[in-house]
Parts: sequence; C-alpha cells; structure tokens
Amino acid sequence: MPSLEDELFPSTPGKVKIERTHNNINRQFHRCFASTSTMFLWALFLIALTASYLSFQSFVDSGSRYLAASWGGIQWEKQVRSSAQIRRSGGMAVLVTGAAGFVGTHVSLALKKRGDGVLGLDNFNNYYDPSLKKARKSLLNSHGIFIVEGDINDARLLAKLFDVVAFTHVMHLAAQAGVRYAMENPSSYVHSNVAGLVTLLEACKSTNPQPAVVWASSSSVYGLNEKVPFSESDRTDQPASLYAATKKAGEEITHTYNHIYGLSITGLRFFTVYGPWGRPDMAYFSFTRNILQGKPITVYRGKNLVDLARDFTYIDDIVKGCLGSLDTAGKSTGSGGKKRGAAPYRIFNLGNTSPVTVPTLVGILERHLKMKAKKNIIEMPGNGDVPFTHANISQARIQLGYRPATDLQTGLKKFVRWYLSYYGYNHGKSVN
Ligand SMILES: O=C(O)[C@H]1O[C@H](OP(=O)(O)OP(=O)(O)OC[C@H]2O[C@@H](n3ccc(=O)[nH]c3=O)[C@H](O)[C@@H]2O)[C@H](O)[C@@H](O)[C@H]1O
Repeated sequence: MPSLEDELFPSTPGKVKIERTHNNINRQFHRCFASTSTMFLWALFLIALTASYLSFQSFVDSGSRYLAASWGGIQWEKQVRSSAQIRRSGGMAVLVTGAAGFVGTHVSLALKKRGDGVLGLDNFNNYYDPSLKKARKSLLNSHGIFIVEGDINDARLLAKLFDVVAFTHVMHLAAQAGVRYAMENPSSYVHSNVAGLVTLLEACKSTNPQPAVVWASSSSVYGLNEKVPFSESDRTDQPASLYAATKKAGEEITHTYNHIYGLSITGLRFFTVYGPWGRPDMAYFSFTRNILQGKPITVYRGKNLVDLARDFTYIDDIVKGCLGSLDTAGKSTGSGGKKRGAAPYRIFNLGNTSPVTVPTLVGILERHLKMKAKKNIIEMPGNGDVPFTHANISQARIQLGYRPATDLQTGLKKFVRWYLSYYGYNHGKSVN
C-alpha cells in the first residue's frame, strides 16, 4: 500500500495515479486533514503551556523582586524622613553607610545624641556574625535611628534616599574590611571598596545640593612605608594587601570626584580601631574569645623574631575624629552634576600615636580576663600584614581638634567589660 507521502508527492512528477477513485482520494484527504488538525491542536496546546509558564515565571520574578526590595512606600519614607530629621540649630542630616558596622554604630549614636539627623544604610552581609550587626541595629533603633537594609551598589536605592532627604553630609563607612581575608575573597573588596564607592559618589555628585563626603580610608595604605611615624605626605604606593590597594584606589577615586564635580571630600586613615561592639574578625576580639574558651591563639611575629606592632586606636577617639571631620568639612560646590568651584579635598591620619606590640596586647587581655592565653607563635605568613603602624596625627590635631585620650590598657578594659556582658559571661565579674 502506498504511503501518504507517495500519494501526495509522487516520486516522478506528472505520474499521478489516475486510476484512483474519487472516494479514495477523499478518504485520504480526510485522514490527512484529521492528522494536520491534531498537530495543530497539539501546537496550540504547547504554545498555551509555554505562555502560561512564562507568565508564571515573570509573576514569580516580580514577586521575588518585590520581596527583595525591602524599601519604598509611604511608611518607609516616613521612617527615613523622621530618622534624618535635624533636631538642633545648625545641625546636619547625615547618611551613614555601614551604620550597623562597628564604627558606623558608634558614629551614628554620637551624631543622634547631639541632635543631628541620621539615616543608616547597611547590607548586613555575613563577613562576620550578622547577629552582632542585628544587635547593633536594635541599639540604633532604640535611639530613633532607622537603618535601611540595602547595598551601596544599588544606584536606584541611593537615588531614592537622596530624593527623600536632602542630606548635608555622607559618612561613608560601608566597606569590605580585613587585611588577610582579601586573599580568600578578593572580589568582595572590589565590589564594596571600588564599585560601591563609585556608585555612592555618582549619587552624591548628581544630587542637588551635593553633600560633603567623609569616608573611611585606612592606615594600611602606608603599606611597606618604613618612615615613622606615618604622615599623610608619605608615600602610599606600595600596598601590601588587596585591601590596602582598594583603599588607596578609593583615595584616588574620591580625588577625581572632587576635581571634576566639586564634591567636598575628607578621607580618614583609621589605625586598627578597637572597642566595645567591635569586629569579631580583629585580633583583640578573636583573642578574647579564644582565651575565654580555652582555645589557642596564633600570634604572628615578624622577620628576625621582631614583634609586630599596631597603633591601636580606641573607638571613642575615632568617633571624635569623625565628628570633627564632619563639622569642619567645607561645602561641596557642584550642582546638577557640574562643578561650580574648588571644593576641599582632605586626608587625615586618625591614630593613637603610641604603637603597642601584639604580645603586649595579649598580656593586657590576660590581665583583664584573669586567664592565660595558649599562645602559638609563628612567623608572619605573607598574607598582606605589615610589621608595624604608627600615626603622625599633627594634621588632624590642627584641623579637626583631634586628641586621642584612651590608652590600650584603658580601652581594652572597656572592651572586655562589654564582651563579658554581651556574651553573657558571669555578669558580676570585675575587670582589672
Ligand atoms: O588599620 C587599618 O587600616 C586596619 O586595621 C585592622 O587591621 P590589622 O591592623 O591587621 O588588625 P588585626 O586584624 O586586629 O591585627 C592586629 C595585629 O594582630 C596580628 N594578628 C592578627 C590575627 C591573628 O590571628 N594573629 C595575629 O598575630 C596581626 O598580624 C596584626 O599585627 C583592620 O582589621 C583592618 O580592617 C584595617 O582597618
């Protein structure tokens, strides 16, 4: 029996089988039509299925977008405005990025306490225990400071915030911190300290009036500099870590925005800041945790058995330096993204001016904790660390009125007291 294909498309053109009856042709035609219509129905069904899948997918996408965007709406704007409301004459409205971070929390509280408007922004990433960040957030909330959960790379969010509030100042503290972690996760440093910084500066330069920007650079920019103490005019072109390199890049990037757009910029080179509500990744914090838990600590030592040293700086002193910087920051001059005149570009060391070795730090902690550390002393691995830091703060003293007042012994006593209370170690225990 000839196939349907044979019937309709004869192999030799012109040789149609004329002996076929009319009925036969009709039957074949119906069979063919029935099969084509089935195919047509199947095709329709498949198209409908694909369309409904796609619309379901877009519903899910827009739903998750909606859920992910934890900002926006009338109630949210009310909270943002109220938090940023200035409550003293001559006060400022400050956007604090990284507000749930260590320095961000302290600076936000100090600003709020003196009547400035403060709005926090933080992405609550999990570089270290996010529950500590949430606890800091609760502390800030209890003082009337609202924290927007979002990333400095989110240009839409930043535009919205500047739309809702005419910030006079931005205190930019959001960053990927930590010197040694840069070897583990290099892209996080580029994401926050370079790309995020640029996104933030773009928002600042586009808004009208432009805010003055004060931001956290780092003592690490001095890198392999051996001239002590470190002065702002010393060379900073030999970074020892990617962290340092991104902070140095930040200094160059902010300079560009100052030069092209007239943004007022103050960069602060913080020297190993410590204190209550601190960062668990830092040595004084992790040493305390390990000593209390009876676990060993690793103490790095430099070449030729030389102890490493840091110009450890207490958080309250850093806060004074930050507020002094905000108070003395000249105005940005640009508007509508255009520069109207020269604006200040400043960089200051905020250190303590008295370096202490890491073994001495451990000794102080042992005394305050009344416990001995199990020390594992090893040669400093090539992980981005520098052997010592030591700040010359004469510029900050002259221009900001910065005078650090807390030595390491006193500052660590306050830290240990906070640590024992926060983590629920015998509340009544006195700290020497
Ligand atoms: O001033 C800065 O700009 C930076 O300060 C801080 O970096 P650092 O000065 O390296 O502080 P931190 O880690 O506490 O190590 C302190 C000392 O302990 C040594 N150290 C560290 C860990 C360890 O397990 N053992 C050890 O001996 C270590 O070798 C070092 O000698 C901030 O983290 C950083 O974000 C940045 O702000």
